[in-house]
Amino acid sequence: MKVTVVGAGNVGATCADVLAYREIANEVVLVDIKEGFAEGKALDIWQKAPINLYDTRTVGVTNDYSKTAGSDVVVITSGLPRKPGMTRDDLISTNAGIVQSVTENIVKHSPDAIIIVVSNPLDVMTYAAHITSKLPRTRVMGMAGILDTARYRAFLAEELNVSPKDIQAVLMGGHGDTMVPLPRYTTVGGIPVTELISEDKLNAIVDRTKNGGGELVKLMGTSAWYAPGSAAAQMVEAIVRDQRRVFPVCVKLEGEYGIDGVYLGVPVILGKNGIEKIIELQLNEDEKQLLETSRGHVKEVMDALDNMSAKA
Ligand SMILES: NC(=O)c1ccc[n+]([C@@H]2O[C@H](COP(=O)([O-])OP(=O)(O)OC[C@H]3O[C@@H](n4cnc5c(N)ncnc54)[C@H](O)[C@@H]3O)[C@@H](O)[C@H]2O)c1
Ligand SMILES: O=C(O)C[C@H](O)C(=O)O
Repeated sequence: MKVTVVGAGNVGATCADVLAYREIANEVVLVDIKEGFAEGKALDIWQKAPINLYDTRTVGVTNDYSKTAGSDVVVITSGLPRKPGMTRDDLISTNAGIVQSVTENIVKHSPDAIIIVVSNPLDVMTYAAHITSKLPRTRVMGMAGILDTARYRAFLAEELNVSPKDIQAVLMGGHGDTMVPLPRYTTVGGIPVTELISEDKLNAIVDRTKNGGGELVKLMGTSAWYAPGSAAAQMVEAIVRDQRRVFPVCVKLEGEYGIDGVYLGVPVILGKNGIEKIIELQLNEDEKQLLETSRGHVKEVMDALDNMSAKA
């Protein structure tokens, strides 16, 4: 299996490293626009192989997409991260152009690839990659839900003083403040979380999760990379190993949840064909309302992208 990761910065290099040391792919190609940057990161990861005992080959290139030819999966992390005081949507004008040009190059050299978008604003960058690629919606998706859920699970594990391994959860909606938490689908070793924690504490954890990306931007001056890079690698693994894992993934909705033509996080089954199935949960009225707010926000940013493209 060959996997390309575009963008050899914090998230891209972390993702490539996880793909390599966990031997999720036989070959990982890292691409960056900065001269020598991807080559250096790939070489560093390869030199770690004798220490950590793996044999995935890592190759770095500066904007040379011929080396990415025949990739099974491509992860797009190229683009600016936000700085303190910015929203993810502030990145749209710079990152849309980057994601669109990268997608054109990917599809030219790997027409059969499955594309995982990571660049922000996530839902709208998934839209940009999907329309540029002209691939079926099952093969162009965005990573955010695994990360948001992981943050929620980590905060819960800390509060309950239990292993994060035993917390199962699902979140929906856009990647941002309007994400839709679903506490009634959260379990701790099979026990509904609502039996183990007060409503106030759970609400505080949900709020912290919604602002989880911003919390890290404030602390570090740039956005997170260990959990995001690992989350993208987990999606790659589900695809290349045909694991049929159930994850929240950003995909174009075509009638599911009563929504048409908007890219939102929903639970899916992820396997060798990409999105194998979208799972439709029976949402209650409150959850439907939250999802509608999230849909409205993502649609506004999609429209802003369309307006920018029309003017260009
Ligand atoms: N979806 C998520 O949950 C999530 C999580 C974390 C970060 N992100 C997003 O991922 C993106 C990357 O974050 P980061 O921390 O790795 O940033 P970074 O600045 O460390 O790395 C980005 C890399 O992209 C490269 N790049 C820029 N234009 C390119 C092009 N045309 N072709 C190839 N490479 C190009 C840059 O040279 C840089 O090395 C940001 O947009 C960030 O907001 C998303
Ligand atoms: O917060 C960001 O800007 C990056 C990413 O979307 C995250 O949630 O960590």
